[in-house]
Amino acid sequence: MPNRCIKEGDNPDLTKERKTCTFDTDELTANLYGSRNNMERRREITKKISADPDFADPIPHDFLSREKCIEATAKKTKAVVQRGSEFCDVTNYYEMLHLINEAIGIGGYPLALHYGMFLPALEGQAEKELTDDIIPRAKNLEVIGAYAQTEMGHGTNLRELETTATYDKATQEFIINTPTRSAMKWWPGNLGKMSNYAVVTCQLFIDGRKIGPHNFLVQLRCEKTHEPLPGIIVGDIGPKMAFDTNDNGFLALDNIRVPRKNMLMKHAKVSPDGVYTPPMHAKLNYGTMVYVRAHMLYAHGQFLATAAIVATRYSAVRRQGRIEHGVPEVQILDYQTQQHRIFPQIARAYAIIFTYMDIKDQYDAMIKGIAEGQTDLLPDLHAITSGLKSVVTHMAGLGIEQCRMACGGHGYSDASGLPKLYGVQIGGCTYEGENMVMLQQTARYLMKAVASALQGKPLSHSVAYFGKKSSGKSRIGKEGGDIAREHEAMLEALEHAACRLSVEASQMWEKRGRGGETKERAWNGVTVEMNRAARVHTRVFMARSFHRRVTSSPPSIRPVLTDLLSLYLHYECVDMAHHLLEDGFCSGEQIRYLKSRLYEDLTTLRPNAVSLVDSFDQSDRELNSVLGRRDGNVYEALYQWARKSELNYTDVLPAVQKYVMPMMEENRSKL
Ligand SMILES: CCCCCCCCCC/C=C\CCCCCCC/C=C/C(=O)SCCNC(=O)CCNC(=O)[C@H](O)C(C)(C)COP(=O)(O)OP(=O)(O)OC[C@H]1O[C@@H](n2cnc3c(N)ncnc32)[C@H](O)[C@@H]1OP(=O)(O)O
Ligand SMILES: Cc1cc2nc3c(=O)[nH]c(=O)nc-3n(C[C@H](O)[C@H](O)[C@H](O)COP(=O)(O)OP(=O)(O)OC[C@H]3O[C@@H](n4cnc5c(N)ncnc54)[C@H](O)[C@@H]3O)c2cc1C
Repeated sequence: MPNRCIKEGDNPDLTKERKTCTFDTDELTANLYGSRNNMERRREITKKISADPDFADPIPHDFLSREKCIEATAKKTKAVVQRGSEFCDVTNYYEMLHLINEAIGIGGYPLALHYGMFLPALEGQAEKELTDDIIPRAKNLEVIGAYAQTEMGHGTNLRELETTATYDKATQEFIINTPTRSAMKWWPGNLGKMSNYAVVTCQLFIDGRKIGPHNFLVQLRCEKTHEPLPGIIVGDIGPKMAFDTNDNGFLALDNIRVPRKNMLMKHAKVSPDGVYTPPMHAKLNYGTMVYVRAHMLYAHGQFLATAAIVATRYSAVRRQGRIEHGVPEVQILDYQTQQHRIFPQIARAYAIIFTYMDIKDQYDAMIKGIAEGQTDLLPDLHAITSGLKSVVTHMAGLGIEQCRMACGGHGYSDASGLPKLYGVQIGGCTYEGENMVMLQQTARYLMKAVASALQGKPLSHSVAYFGKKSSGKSRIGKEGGDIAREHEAMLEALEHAACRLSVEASQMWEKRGRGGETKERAWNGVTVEMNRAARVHTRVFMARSFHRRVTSSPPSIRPVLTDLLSLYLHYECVDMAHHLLEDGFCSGEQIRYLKSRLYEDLTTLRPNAVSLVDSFDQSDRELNSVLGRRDGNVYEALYQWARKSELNYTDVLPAVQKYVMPMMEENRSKL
């Protein structure tokens, strides 16, 4: 069967791997990206960008200062904006995402938050009077915006944000103010240096009454000079773990007046005479966060895929040690521990991307509903995206780290691309709601589902399985080798565990309440258990999504995807074995059976491992990794990469001349 990546001159070990492929890699790629046409379009974009001098990097960013990196990124961003249509359909979200990955990379660029949050916030929350004016100009990039919500003192607890927007009936304006140091906006991406506008989240005050957080459009800089406007202090918050090319910023506003229409009033409204009308759902103002949490899944699935590609290809190229005496050194991919480290990451990357496809469909349905005045899909989607955001970012972070360590010493070098990738990706555990906090949102929803299930009330999509009757004992290992029934048995076991953990967490909560604690204090006493239930529930959702996509995939790729699903489910069940054992639903013997099946899966997948990662179809530009390059010619490339280090511009460094040589000379003369 063809692996379409084989080319002459490639590392022979990689070619050998590609020749053992049992499926058509292009078919899997097309399935992953929606169609053959989408796959071809991605490749055309890659080809054009790779050949274009505007996007060439003579010196890798690894060797540049932050300012130089920002300059290079701004230059490329301008080229993307001015010449985007030469490369892709600029109205197509996925083509644009791919273009940006190819042309600019993942570390941030001047328009990241403009497109990622500023425009979505305006489109989702602003009223016609405001959108008619600002959206055409924002789309035309006459202005650039950020989403300024988090403050130095508060990010998670939006209810206590300190920035105020006080309505002045006399002038029909809002007065926006930063009352304390901790009220300064702190962290918003592209706020520091690039944006001249921002959607700013403020506590709305009318007639001295605090109404709660609402969003306002505020101009920050002069459109001609880009200087901050009077009363506005804005800047960059300094170096951070990653996102070097994003100017995450600070902002203080000193009694800035904006017209009434600058409040984003599609859902909540303030009339000219100061009458407040609440939105049809209390949290519609938080809609931009739901949007980003849903779409983050795709990016984080791709981040994990990148790491899996690098680790798998490198492990096929790297030979070290022997499994048996008297035979040549083996490819490190032949070690069972290496397979156990990497293959689950491949499976999880597929699982995350497939889950995203389901969520995207649900998100679109919810938006359609809201446009028709219905918000009934929002609570379920908010609950599951909160869980997915947390589980996926954590899972991807752990997975990238495993892949990095699987590359040994070279994984620690920036040449691998993995330290930077980890730095960028792991930010997702924090932004868009810290993971522990967002899991509690899911848990809250589970508690309601437990109550509904006990009362026999209808259950919504993500928790529908709470209504199933449990068989009491797992069928794992008792299905006589019928793979479809085996999969169903594992899914049933995971659902059983998620349901049980939710019920137990609910009982613990209730018990503390009966012991005299307030509901809220009692909640804090059981949040570890609550979050555990939320995590397992979310992992069930992912397993179901993956299963659905595999069972409905085209027959040509179903066998390899079924193998991958087997590995995924066995790995998930072994990883959560304690939950399956705790109430005796599974026996120790069944867990031992799952482990032995998992080890068989590693062997089954071994011949297809490289082809499965090739099917992610990430180009060398996107991978940005000497270790993961498609041709596998790693060692020469590693040396050429290191030669570019600025420490190698001269053979004797000024620092050595100035301090180290005189020191050695002094020591010699002392003898
Ligand atoms: C050059 C060309 C470019 C081309 C274009 C390319 C396109 C690129 C697009 C890319 C797309 C995406 C990627 C974007 C990249 C973005 C990078 C991200 C940068 C980071 C940004 C940020 O971090 S912004 C700040 C985020 N902040 C947070 O997330 C704060 C977290 N806190 C909260 O959300 C809330 O405070 C919290 C939910 C924790 C609690 O809120 P609270 O008001 O206290 O409410 P509760 O009492 O807990 O709950 C009350 C009820 O409300 C329900 N609820 C809460 N939130 C929501 C919600 N969002 N939606 C619906 N319902 C909600 C809750 O469940 C309770 O319900 P109940 O029924 O009463 O139980
Ligand atoms: C790379 C990056 C980009 C960002 N971009 C933006 C942006 O564009 N716009 C923007 O507005 N913001 C942005 N942010 C800010 C980000 O949204 C917040 O940092 C995030 O929401 C977490 O809030 P916090 O910093 O207040 O953390 P905190 O809430 O202070 O969290 C600290 C600790 O307290 C715990 N904790 C807090 N509350 C609870 C609770 N109720 N229960 C249990 N534990 C709790 C947390 O779990 C965590 O362990 C960005 C942040 C980063 C890192």
